[in-house]
Amino acid sequence: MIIGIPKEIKPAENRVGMTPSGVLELTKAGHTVYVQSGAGVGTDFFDEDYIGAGAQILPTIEDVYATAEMIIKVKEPIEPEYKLIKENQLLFTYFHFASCEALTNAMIEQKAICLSYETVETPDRRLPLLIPMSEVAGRMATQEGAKYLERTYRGRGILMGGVPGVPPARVLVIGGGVVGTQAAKIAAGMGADVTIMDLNLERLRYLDDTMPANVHTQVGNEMRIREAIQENDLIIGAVLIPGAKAPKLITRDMLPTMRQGTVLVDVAIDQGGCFETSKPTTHDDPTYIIDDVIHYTVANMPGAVPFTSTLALTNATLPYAMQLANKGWVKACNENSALKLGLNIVKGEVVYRGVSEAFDLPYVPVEAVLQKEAVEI
Ligand SMILES: NC(=O)C1=CN([C@@H]2O[C@H](COP(=O)(O)OP(=O)(O)OC[C@H]3O[C@@H](n4cnc5c(N)ncnc54)[C@H](O)[C@@H]3O)[C@@H](O)[C@H]2O)C=CC1
Ligand SMILES: CC(=O)C(=O)O
Ligand SMILES: [Mg+2]
Repeated sequence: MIIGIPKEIKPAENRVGMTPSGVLELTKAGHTVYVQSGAGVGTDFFDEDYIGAGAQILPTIEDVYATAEMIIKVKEPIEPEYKLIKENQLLFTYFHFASCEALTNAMIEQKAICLSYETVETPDRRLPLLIPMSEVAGRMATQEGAKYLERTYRGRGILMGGVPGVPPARVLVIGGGVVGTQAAKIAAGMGADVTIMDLNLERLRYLDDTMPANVHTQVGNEMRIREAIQENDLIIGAVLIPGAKAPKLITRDMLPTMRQGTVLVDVAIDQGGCFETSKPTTHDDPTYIIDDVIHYTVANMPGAVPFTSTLALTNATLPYAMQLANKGWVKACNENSALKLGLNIVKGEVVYRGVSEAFDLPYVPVEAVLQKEAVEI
């Protein structure tokens, strides 16, 4: 298969779709890989590294999209990329469709095959291609939150671990999945007093058994959230309903009840955000303040630590990319139910229910589309 790796053009996005070592595996398997010149520089991978891995370098993003059957990237395409995408081209990347109607409509119009990393789901309900970036974003959420708690940034001016004789900061993590667990682990390591809220009691049992003693668990409902936000210094939003818009758990009217300088980090922003006042920001200008509450809402947090993130992403995506390249998307998705669940939009049809519901678009079961394709092949 002919594979293309373009340079990411989202602001301050320094990751790249595949490391040279991942490219080497693809070229060894007989695939042709084109990499846009400079695609890896943000991660410290250079054209020579990709050439050494058997890739060919193309000068522009237009060349890569025009040449490749499968595009492997990191972030969802942004507006200038829409028109570069060809009919029947396979795009293997994050999309987060439910948070962006314009992207959804554009991909329907381009008639591409959109296989979203974030909805690839194994039978045990794990999201193997979201996990590595959630691990990064969860750990970063605490790191960033701790920074914005400093008074310089108009935060509460409280040190995460306190000092002997002065209590530590209080951290509330809403959503105890991958992001929430990693965020809580780092906050606990810094000495904060941490609470994780989730709706899933089994998950809370597991966290209670495995987390350090300064992490507590609580079932999260509206009343408990209303109470907790008044006493916590850093609040991290980490909920997910796969493929769907995030529920709004902290509403606008709750902000005045929080203490001045409270920091909200909404990691779920890529699915629309779980705080009503969240709107996406970028690493260049990551925060804004409403009612003296600091909001950090960067939708591509792992982009700031590209070395860790690109390696972690390729570790997870390569086995799936290899299946797609070796078998073609129809056979690969028919034979691997996890990959099949990654299909969100196929040649103009929405085949993922969460996306169709987000924008009231007609839903076509993915099996019907795969059957039709298999007949045509
Ligand atoms: N901003 C960024 O750069 C990044 C954002 N993310 C996003 O972070 C979010 C969380 O991802 P993961 O931790 O991997 O998901 P996950 O599926 O591992 O965990 C989500 C947790 O939220 C819980 N939950 C769902 N609804 C809830 C509610 N109403 N109240 C309390 N808990 C609730 C679930 O029970 C689950 O334990 C996703 O939207 C993901 O896309 C992930 C990586 C990077
Ligand atoms: C998961 C995601 O949106 C990211 O890594 O940017
Ligand atoms: Mg994101």
